[in-house]
Amino acid sequence: MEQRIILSKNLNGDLATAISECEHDRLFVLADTTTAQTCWTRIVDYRCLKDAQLITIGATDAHKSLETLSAVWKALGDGGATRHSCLINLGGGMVTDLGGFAASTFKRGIDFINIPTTLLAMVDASVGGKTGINFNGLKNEIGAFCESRFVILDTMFLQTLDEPNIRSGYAEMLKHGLIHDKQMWAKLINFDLQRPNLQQLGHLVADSVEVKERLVAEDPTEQGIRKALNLGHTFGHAFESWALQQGRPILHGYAVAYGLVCELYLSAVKAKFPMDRMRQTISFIKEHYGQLAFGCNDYEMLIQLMRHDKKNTADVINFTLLRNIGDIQINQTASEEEICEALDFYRDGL
Ligand SMILES: NC(=O)c1ccc[n+]([C@@H]2O[C@H](COP(=O)([O-])OP(=O)(O)OC[C@H]3O[C@@H](n4cnc5c(N)ncnc54)[C@H](O)[C@@H]3O)[C@@H](O)[C@H]2O)c1
Ligand SMILES: O=C(O)C(=O)C[C@@H](O)[C@H](O)[C@H](O)COP(=O)(O)O
Ligand SMILES: [Zn+2]
Repeated sequence: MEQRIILSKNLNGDLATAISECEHDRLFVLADTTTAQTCWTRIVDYRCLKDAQLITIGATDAHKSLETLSAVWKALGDGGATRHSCLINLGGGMVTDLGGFAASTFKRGIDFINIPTTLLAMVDASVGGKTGINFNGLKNEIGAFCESRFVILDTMFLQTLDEPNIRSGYAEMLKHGLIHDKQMWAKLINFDLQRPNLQQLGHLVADSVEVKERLVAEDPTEQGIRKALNLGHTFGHAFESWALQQGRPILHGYAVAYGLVCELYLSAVKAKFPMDRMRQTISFIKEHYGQLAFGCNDYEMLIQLMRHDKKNTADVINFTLLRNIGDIQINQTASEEEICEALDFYRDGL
């Protein structure tokens, strides 16, 4: 069934409609310890939620794990969930990814609704049906494509989101701008991310969701053009997993921003992406995301992590590159030498 995305101005009404369209016997809400405090409290009094049972899990990506997944399955079972129950995921991408996977596997699949509460989840994670958990030190290693019945997006939740998480989500928006067109990219590069105006940000969110929605509709299971949404992620996921291994976790969007630097470099070298646009994008990233510290001794491990990228076939590392803004080149490869060159470029700066 097709996923419906609602840019809501009336969360209470839109949620009531969504819940009534997902016929159910019991209703559950999944939140993490932070969204249980900051987001659930805003909606707990809605009439449509009066019988909902709250399931709370730990916050941050450290909890996007098999242990948490198993705790959610158990809580659903203990709470009397049946094949006809419905789960509402209230949180960031960690909650929508894990909750979506829990719902898609519990009794072979129950309906779920996403209410994204971070910028990243609004523009990216809650849309398009990639669900899953981290496993064996690798990002989203276990998962399934399964779309929520509804995504109900209300930017009022951003009022309590901290600055690093605003920046983290913004990196995925920048990715959407790069794969879409010059106008969108220019708007994003010129936005004042230091002092974000939430109303202006709301308009950019709407544009961003549209980019994701269009690509997912064209290629729901990532056989081809959906790989565009993975720009920055071959390096990005390797950085994210590596940082976690080092005991210094970084936010997903920061890892994507660092990955964009390396993949724009490869785009410039291998696909003639214009140097001036590469420099402008990289200065924006350096200004707002700082620099990840690693040395050449870490290259081998980073390349090993890239060997697990889900876009790969056999031993070939797969990249999405750009010939220009909006001119997407999927299924590109790079030699180990070229990957090391991109890592050198990242460390040496512009
Ligand atoms: N499925 C996809 O297509 C997709 C796309 C992009 C990212 N992801 C995944 O999403 C995850 C990252 O998501 P995220 O950045 O939303 O992180 P997150 O879900 O971990 O949330 C970040 C932090 O913000 C807190 N938070 C959430 N909403 C809040 C609010 N309104 N006010 C205050 N605090 C709030 C959370 O409790 C958490 O501590 C990663 O696991 C990434 O792999 C998935
Ligand atoms: O929706 C997609 O497709 C994406 O690739 C969006 C990414 O931002 C997201 O991080 C996704 O979870 C990465 O997927 P993976 O298949 O590389 O794990
Ligand atoms: Zn991502």
